[in-house]
Amino acid sequence: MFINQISLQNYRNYEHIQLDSFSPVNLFIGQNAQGKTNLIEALFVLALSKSHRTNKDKELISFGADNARIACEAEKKYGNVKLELNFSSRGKKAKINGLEQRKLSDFIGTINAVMFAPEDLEIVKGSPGVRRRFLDMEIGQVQPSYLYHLQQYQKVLVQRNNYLKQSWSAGSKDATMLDIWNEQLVEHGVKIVRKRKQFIHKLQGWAENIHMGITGGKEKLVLSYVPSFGGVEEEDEAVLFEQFMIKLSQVKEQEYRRGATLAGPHRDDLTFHINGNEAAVFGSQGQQRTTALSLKLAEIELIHEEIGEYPILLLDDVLSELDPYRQTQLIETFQNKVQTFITATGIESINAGRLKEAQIFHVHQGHVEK
Ligand SMILES: Nc1ncnc2c1ncn2[C@@H]1O[C@H](COP(=O)(O)OP(=O)(O)OP(=O)(O)O)[C@@H](O)[C@H]1O
Repeated sequence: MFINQISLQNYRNYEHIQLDSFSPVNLFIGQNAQGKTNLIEALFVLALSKSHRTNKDKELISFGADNARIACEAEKKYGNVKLELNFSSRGKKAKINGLEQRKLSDFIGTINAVMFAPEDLEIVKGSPGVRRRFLDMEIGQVQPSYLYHLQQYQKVLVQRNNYLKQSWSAGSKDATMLDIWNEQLVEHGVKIVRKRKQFIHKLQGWAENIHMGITGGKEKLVLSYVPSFGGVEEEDEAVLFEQFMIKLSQVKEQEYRRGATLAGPHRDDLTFHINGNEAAVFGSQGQQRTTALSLKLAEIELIHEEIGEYPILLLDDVLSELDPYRQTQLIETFQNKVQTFITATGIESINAGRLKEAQIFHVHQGHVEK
């Protein structure tokens, strides 16, 4: 897919801009805090309806404005598409080719994007919540039905937790009520766990090869799902259903005592091992960074495999962080294949000479010049 045009209105530090005539490789150059990240963040938001930096949509609206609008025109394998997102205090509205979408999940994934930013190191060394967010966002953009189950699961989880808290403070236990919540929690939870296992399995295949290539055959990267119930390999929904139910019955008393749901995909994790050692614990900063890079490059291939088209690639201030060898690996992966948008503080900080057909944009205080 290829982005031809993007326009922003009252988005972050942009009052109104429209940019077009993009190239396969686009460089946004500017000093700190000028709006480079904001620009590529807008492309990410158009793909996933959410920012990679925040869960609070209102932060995307310019200070003092009531609403924000971002739009783009993209060329896809099967034709061109116009996307539009409007943010206001009443929520967000999404349009595809001018038609308002009733469900956001119908909008997400119309264009696909992979973002590689300095914060991605947290996927390797941060808390399990960061890894779950990574899984949810990435699976959601290739399989919108995943988002439906996730949303339903989260609703039930909130209600079930409220019920457990009330029971705890009232000192009462209503087993019938808990059974009703369990049924719904498990129904959606099983779908989430199954899709996560399948996604990790596919990502593993790509990431292992890519990581091996980047490290000159020295490092074997292994991704492992750490579910809160049942075995790692199990994918049969009926078996997972049974396993989740058993786990809930095992932790029931503890849940009443703690007033919270203690098993389910909201407590799952993902680990990374390099040559058998956990990267978060034993990996050097460089190894952790390479792991994050391998993951992102693997995602590009996985999206291509799933939807038959390459996503756009957004590189936020990461080229200068990589050594020349890794920079070259990265550039060779996207060059002539994936439309790429890169931010950097200076052209000299990146291996710009290797970038073919690059269009350079200068960003200064919310204004952009080609
Ligand atoms: N909702 C908002 N309304 C107005 N301005 C905003 C809003 N959110 C962020 N900003 C401003 O955007 C600027 C930061 O932009 P951005 O994160 O794109 O910087 P950058 O050019 O990528 O810088 P760096 O090189 O430091 O990463 C800051 O000046 C910040 O105050």
